[in-house]
Amino acid sequence: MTQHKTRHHYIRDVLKIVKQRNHSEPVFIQAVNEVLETLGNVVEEHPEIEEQNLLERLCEPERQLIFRVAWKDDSGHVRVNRGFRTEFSSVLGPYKGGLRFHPNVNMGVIKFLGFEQIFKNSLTGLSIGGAKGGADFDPEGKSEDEVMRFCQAFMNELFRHIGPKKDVPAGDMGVGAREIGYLFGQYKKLTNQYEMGVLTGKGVGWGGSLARKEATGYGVVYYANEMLKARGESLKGKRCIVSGAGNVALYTIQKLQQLGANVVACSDITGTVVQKNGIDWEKLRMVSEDERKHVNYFAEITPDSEFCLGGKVWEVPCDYAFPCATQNELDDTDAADLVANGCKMVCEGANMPCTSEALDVFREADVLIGPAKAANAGGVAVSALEMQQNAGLERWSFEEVDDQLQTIMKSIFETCVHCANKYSTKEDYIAGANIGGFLRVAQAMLSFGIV
Ligand SMILES: NC(=O)C1=CN([C@@H]2O[C@H](COP(=O)(O)OP(=O)(O)OC[C@H]3O[C@@H](n4cnc5c(N)ncnc54)[C@H](OP(=O)(O)O)[C@@H]3O)[C@@H](O)[C@H]2O)C=CC1
Ligand SMILES: O=C(O)CCC(=O)C(=O)O
Repeated sequence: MTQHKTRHHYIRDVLKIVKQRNHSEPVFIQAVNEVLETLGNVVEEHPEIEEQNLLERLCEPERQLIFRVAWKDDSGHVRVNRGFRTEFSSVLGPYKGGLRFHPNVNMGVIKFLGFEQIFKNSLTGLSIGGAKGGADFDPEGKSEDEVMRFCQAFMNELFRHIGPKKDVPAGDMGVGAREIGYLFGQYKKLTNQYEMGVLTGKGVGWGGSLARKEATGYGVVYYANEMLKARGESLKGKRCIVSGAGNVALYTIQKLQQLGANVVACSDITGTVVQKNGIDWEKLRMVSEDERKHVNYFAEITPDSEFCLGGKVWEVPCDYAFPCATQNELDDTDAADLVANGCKMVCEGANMPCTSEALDVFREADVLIGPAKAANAGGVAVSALEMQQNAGLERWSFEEVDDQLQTIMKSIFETCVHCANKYSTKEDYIAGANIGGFLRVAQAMLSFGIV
């Protein structure tokens, strides 16, 4: 079958409704558009999708929470932030998805992330629904005590809505094991229960899974490796660039290096650092994870590196690029730079890092694209393995979890290949991921009736 983009009248009608209903949420509309425009042939083949109005139902969250988070800063001032949780779809399992603490968080951002999470979680083949949450709290420059007090205040409301069989949050930008610790501590205090499975991404000493911290980044590289293998190519000796220097970026860089690639640059909000013979990973980990500092500091203490203040990593020549920072961080101009410099593959670690226009540039230039919903699903997959370990009071070894992660990423890739070939075109893994994720959710929705 040939690709069938936005031609179907039903898809056009649903998109129109979504745009009207969510007109002040451009990133949510972008995310919905990118999924729906790939579903034409599926909608054609399955008239029951339109008959049961599955698409409009899927684009409306099951439940959305907005709440006040009031807390005291170190100087005694009372601060107010806005907290969010979008419980998007629970047809495949309890709501599951991370919490993001970042100043640009708003309902539209949380909805786009929650929407993507439905398809991503479905692709893992595990029993997890889709959700996302967070707050417009900026952790930058906050003291340890302020972060703790904010997490406690956030949980004072969230605890009513979550539970191991209901909704299981985890980390995302600005939320790592430290924040999950404070959130879990407050949940335990409020409920007087040690419900290990209520949050994932916990510390490994108190119910967390080994390899969860590494899982998203490692999964990105496992997925990229599968795409390359299918083209008879490999990572060995290839120049790679990675945006970001946080959790996903760090473990993407580590796995790329383990598989023989030369990672020459990474970045954060301060700018881009280039180290031609390969980023000193252990030093970067120390700067980012232990010291919570930025790449400008990494450059300061790394004599053979160059730092470009405010510079974009996409200007650095590479074979393969890994956007691992944030949404819409790579636009059509960046894409054109990458293509001009010979980049042959872009594999998305962040959620929706490429603008729609950037994706068009890559398609035009036959650049392989590893879509976020598939490529970064390793994190949530290992979160689900953490839930399994918690439920069985078990603790699996690092190797056991990593083996399962590799198996899951391979199976996600196979789903993408199958669905791309059947409903779109060879190597259109964006369509493959959307369709593979959608079909499982659609089947469950049809089974459950109109609820
Ligand atoms: N953590 C997880 O398990 C998963 C995360 N993701 C996605 O991966 C992405 C990164 O998440 P994660 O690594 O956890 O978050 P972190 O907060 O650990 O790291 C984010 C990194 O991106 C950088 N960054 C943020 N905004 C920009 C920008 N505009 N330009 C350049 N750099 C920027 C940050 O820099 P600075 O510190 O200077 O602000 C930081 O280095 C997000 O899109 C997230 O949704 C997807 C799946 C799972
Ligand atoms: O581990 C999780 O539950 C969620 C991870 C996440 O936020 C994501 O996949 O974007």
